[in-house]
Amino acid sequence: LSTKMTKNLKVLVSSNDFPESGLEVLKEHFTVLQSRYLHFGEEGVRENKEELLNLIPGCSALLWSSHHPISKELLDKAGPQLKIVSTASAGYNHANVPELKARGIKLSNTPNVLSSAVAEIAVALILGAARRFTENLEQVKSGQWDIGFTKTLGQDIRGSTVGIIGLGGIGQATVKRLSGFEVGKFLYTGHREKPEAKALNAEFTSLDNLLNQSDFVVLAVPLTDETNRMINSTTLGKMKKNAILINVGRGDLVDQDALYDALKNKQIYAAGLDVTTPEPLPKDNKLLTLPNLFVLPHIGSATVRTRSDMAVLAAENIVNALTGKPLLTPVLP
Ligand SMILES: O=C(O)C(=O)CO
Repeated sequence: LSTKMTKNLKVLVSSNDFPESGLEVLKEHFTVLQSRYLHFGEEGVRENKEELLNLIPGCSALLWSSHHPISKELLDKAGPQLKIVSTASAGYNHANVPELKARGIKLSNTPNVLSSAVAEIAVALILGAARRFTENLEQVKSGQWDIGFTKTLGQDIRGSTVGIIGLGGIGQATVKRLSGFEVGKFLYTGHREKPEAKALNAEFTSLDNLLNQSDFVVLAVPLTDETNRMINSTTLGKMKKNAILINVGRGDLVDQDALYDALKNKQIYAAGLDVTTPEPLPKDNKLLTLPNLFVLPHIGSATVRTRSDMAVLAAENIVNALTGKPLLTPVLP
């Protein structure tokens, strides 16, 4: 299809803060509408579902730039010309796959381009949890530094066993980044052995073995029915007393009540989370009372370059879908 023929196709971008690089790709081919569904202004984040519902009728593509669920109501409003939903994220648990599938709407995501940035945050969480940043930052804020020789001591990465649950793009990038830290052994688990593991010196094992042996357990799997709350009182009970749990996947991979108990009772040493349920985590959530929990507000992919790369890839998937080419990163091709 020539640009002339595609210009009358409408593409809806779900927020008003989408990177210019992605918008440019879309504007070259299509008429771009931007919802302020997630409206970022001086007053902070505002949701405006009405605006999204008002703008979607007649659109051929929807570019989704948040982790909010895509409702059946929105798809109903769109009309039968909606060909593709392109989510600017690697995870697509929010995208209502069964509904899209039933309606024959394509779905794409943005894997790979964010693996490095998310892996950097996995390393940051490992350091933050192992070296007790929550307590230590509190000391800086209060001016009451604990200067004892053996007081607020942390855990070493050097010589440790690091277990990666899900050796996909993010898991592999995490291992690569940690390889300068003199890790003793890398373990990983998942559905099957990964050919990439050999070069990374990572050993395939069962989930139980990984939990039994690892000093650091890193969650880097997508959220599915199978992985929902895979970290719970039973699996936490299999972890070492000095173990540190890291989550860069989705909050629902972890039963947070069970995690609270395990951290409170010092059944495990610490945890570092970039993802929680819900998000934002309310500031009075009991998890935030724990000194041995280090939390970040879902910033895994939040760098200038990575968000731009995600925006361009999400836009290019739409261009392909609406010009009869295969999706670059299909979930539903
Ligand atoms: O891409 C994702 O799925 C993330 O959570 C990071 O933004």
